[in-house]
Amino acid sequence: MEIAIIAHDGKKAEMIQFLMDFKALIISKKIDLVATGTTGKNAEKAGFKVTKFLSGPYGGDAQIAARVAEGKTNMVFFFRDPLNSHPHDPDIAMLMRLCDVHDVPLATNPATAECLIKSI
Ligand SMILES: O=C(CO)COP(=O)(O)O
Repeated sequence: MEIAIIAHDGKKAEMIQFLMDFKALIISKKIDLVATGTTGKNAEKAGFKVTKFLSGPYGGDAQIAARVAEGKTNMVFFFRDPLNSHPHDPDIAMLMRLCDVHDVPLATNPATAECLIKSI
């Protein structure tokens, strides 16, 4: 099972805390993590093995959107910062749209991600 993790800057600390909270489950269920560049670097620093793509503003969201469309990514945890706008908002909308098109579970906050990861 492949899970994509993506967090805007204001939400990166919450993403790392979430990963730490569920580290045992991530390891025991052999979950493959993929991530946008900077989120992935942060997760690596916290001790996780992650396949990193480009940073979000440089196309990372679009790369993960492609994996969703190709059926490679099974779940997306995207902790968005709702209080800021982003230059790559079109890519973000595309990723979310493709999750809906392909019926891929998408969590945009830690509470929803917790429900999803506990369902694995
Ligand atoms: O911008 C992002 C998601 O839209 C996240 O990208 P980074 O993980 O590279 O910061």
